[in-house]
Amino acid sequence: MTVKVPKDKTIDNTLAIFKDGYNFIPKRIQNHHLDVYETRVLGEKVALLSGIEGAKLFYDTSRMNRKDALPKRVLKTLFGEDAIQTMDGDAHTHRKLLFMSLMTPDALQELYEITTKNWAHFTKKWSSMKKVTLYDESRELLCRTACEWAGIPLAEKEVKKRTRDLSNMIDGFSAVGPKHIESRRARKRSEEWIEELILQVRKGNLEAEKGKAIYEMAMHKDLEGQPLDARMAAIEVLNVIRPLVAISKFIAFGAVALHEHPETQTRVALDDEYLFQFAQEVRRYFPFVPFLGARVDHDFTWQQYPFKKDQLVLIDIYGINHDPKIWENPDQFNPERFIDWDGGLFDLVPQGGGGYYKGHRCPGEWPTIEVLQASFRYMTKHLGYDVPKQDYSYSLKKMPALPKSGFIISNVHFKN
Ligand code: HEM
Repeated sequence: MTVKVPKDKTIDNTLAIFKDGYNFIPKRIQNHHLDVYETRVLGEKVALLSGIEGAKLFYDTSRMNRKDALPKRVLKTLFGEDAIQTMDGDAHTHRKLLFMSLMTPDALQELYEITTKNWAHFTKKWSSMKKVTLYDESRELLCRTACEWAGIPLAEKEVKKRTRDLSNMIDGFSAVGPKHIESRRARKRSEEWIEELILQVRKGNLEAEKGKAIYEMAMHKDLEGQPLDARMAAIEVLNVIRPLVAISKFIAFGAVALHEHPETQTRVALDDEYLFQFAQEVRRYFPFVPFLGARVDHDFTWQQYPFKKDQLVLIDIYGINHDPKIWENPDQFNPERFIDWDGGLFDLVPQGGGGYYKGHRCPGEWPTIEVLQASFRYMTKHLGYDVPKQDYSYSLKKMPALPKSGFIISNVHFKN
């Protein structure tokens, strides 16, 4: 039986991305029996994919690649040009190994400890403040954490500027006008900052510990045995510290969850398994990355849809995390759903899907979980605070999403 692949009837749907936000793909695809849907964005014919089968196809490197999959405006702000996100094949696998080599059990334990230490410092600071906007403050907390973990010296007077730049790189890629221009400037400043440090490490003027991102990126050799260009090494170091700062969004959302579900607090404070389940549910439930792009490697047909070489394909990240075919009551916040979860590679995809080593799945997934566990444990065990009246709602139309108030807390004190 031939099944007709559903498609948008309108000529172009670029504006619908901004109108529908995180629901751009789910709205189109979830009421159909197939995992593929055709639309047009910026004049291009685009295939939208969703569901576990859609994710499997998207992460099949024999059928999809990343060359020219990301718009220039994203590379010039969020990721940096020619970095790991744009690579394919053996060169990508080799670069990915470099990132994965940073994620040893000892390094992850150290990240947990640095994060906890910084929560204690910040709790002291916040206890003399009338009101604390958790999102803003946790960005600085994580900038300090990220730099220490990566082996990057950070002078006290630099902290605010570096925090702002790392955040602006994340927030400005989808913006237009001055916010976007500032995001490009933030990337340029940040690349220059880290490039100088890479050169210092190579000359032996800056002591760097083996295993730290700054050392490993400075010393890495590509497949031809050549060191990375210093700017490229800097871009890859930024690919470690920038996303660590971005975890502040999950911290702000996690604070919302703790507040709206007070029954979770004691278990997050005391039960290690529940803490992990809570962190996973924060990553699944709250909106962060809406979708990701790849290009078709060669012509093929899948679910009766004729994919054409070089065609743009978008995978429905938010929609898969909320797909009722995968998750029971997906729009309920319920950490216990992870008690029986089998760790599937294509169902929980807030940081991409598939394997870590051969595909583009985020190598920072374990560090993210570590930082979230350290933060939620600290917040429930040691951080006393009130939640004053505020609007912490968020809109699925605004990407990236965030609680409107940034989540304000007051009367901060040590609990024990
Ligand atoms: C807020 C937490 C984070 C989120 C939501 C996130 C999300 C993502 C997503 C969606 C991807 C793309 C997957 C794909 O292209 O298929 C990705 C890739 C990547 N992430 Fe993360 N990430 C986070 C934290 C981190 C951290 C902490 C690090 C480093 C320590 C990191 C480093 C990277 C790198 C290097 C890539 C590129 C991987 C590749 O192309 O092979 N991320 N991340």
